[in-house]
Amino acid sequence: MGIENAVFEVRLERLVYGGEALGRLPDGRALFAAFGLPGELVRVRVVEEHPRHVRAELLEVLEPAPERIAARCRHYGVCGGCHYQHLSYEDQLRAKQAILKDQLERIGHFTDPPVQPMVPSPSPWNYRNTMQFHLDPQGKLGFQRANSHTVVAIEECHLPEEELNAIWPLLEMEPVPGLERVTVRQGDETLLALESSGGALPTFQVDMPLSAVWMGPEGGDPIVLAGDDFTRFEVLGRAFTVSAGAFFQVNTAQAEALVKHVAERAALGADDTVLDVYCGVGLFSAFLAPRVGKLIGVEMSPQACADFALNLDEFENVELYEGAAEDVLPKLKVRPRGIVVDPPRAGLERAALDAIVGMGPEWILHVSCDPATLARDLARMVKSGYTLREVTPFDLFPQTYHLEAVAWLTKTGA
Ligand SMILES: C[S@@+](CC[C@H](N)C(=O)[O-])C[C@H]1O[C@@H](n2cnc3c(N)ncnc32)[C@H](O)[C@@H]1O
Repeated sequence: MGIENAVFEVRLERLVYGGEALGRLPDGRALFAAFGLPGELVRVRVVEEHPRHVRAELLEVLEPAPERIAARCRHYGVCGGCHYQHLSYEDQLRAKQAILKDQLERIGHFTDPPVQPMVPSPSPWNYRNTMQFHLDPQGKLGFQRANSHTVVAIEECHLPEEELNAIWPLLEMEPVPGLERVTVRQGDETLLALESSGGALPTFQVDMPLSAVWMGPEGGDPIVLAGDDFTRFEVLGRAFTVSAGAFFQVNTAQAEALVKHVAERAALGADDTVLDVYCGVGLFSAFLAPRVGKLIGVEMSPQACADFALNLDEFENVELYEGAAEDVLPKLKVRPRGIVVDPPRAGLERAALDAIVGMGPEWILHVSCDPATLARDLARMVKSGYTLREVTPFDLFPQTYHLEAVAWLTKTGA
């Protein structure tokens, strides 16, 4: 007989990647529960049963850990957006650093990986330049519930920058068939992206100074409803045009820290070639291009490529390949001195990774937003003749389990 809905008292052991804490059922199976802390005795209800593990909902903390603090947000624990508000910021940083080390050891099989202290976000609250809302059945802006696809309407959120927090509560939406997500980006101007899974173009009225676009399910160019289809962000004194469909780092202050870190590790000279793979709108490229003979960007998103061309227009030494890294890289006949990669969560496709190490660069900087795929990629790079010099975690996403890390590898023996 299954144990779904059964209630257990469990002592939690440690935090794992994904925002949950790990404990054990009496039968030895692993139990994962969100919002718990190591050492705590908790009462939980099993919500999902699998042969080797279960997922459980936290009902009550019977013996709280000394580190437990009160959460700031009234939606905490219901909304799925934050995972660590019950830890002080210092404890969050320590926890995430330990999780990164653990992933490198378990998945990458590294012994004592060179994980550096986490670089903290200058602000642990109100740091996001972009918010992605879902709509509840009444059309109210909300977030997905923890462990669910249903939407909880929200009245407060402590993650957006203050300027963005002043805007989103003013947005009034009628329930629109097919309208799934609303993204609000606060650059030099506010950009609203209405993402739809189908249905007619919504009627749209605006009485505040903002741009708005509608993005249909087939991709393609967004339809402009008001203003422009882009906004601009400034990083280390440079302006970046970012279209509605293009990726941009959500924590601008930490984007600066990331760029500085990558630029410092990237040994380059005026005659060198450097690759920026998964280059987006050109965030790293813009700071590397002035230092090299040739910079080659590789990016799949047409919108990001168009922005890249605009953002790096002043440079004569820049080439951009629009396409999937795993298709483009194996055909590139270059000998770069170094390669920066910043893939999405899935990490590097095997063909992309093989092509990268096959070019034999002196160094590789792997910027990652997923410690599990990072660990896998790094292990493959080390097997292919690279030495892992350091892994530096950056907290781009305080209060959540997400973590960014930059790994620096050099060719073994070079
Ligand atoms: C994490 S973002 C990094 C962008 C940029 N480095 C930055 O910091 O702004 C990853 C980028 O990779 C692009 N991308 C995703 N899959 C790709 C693939 N298979 N080949 C090339 N680019 C890809 C996405 O469009 C996105 O711009």
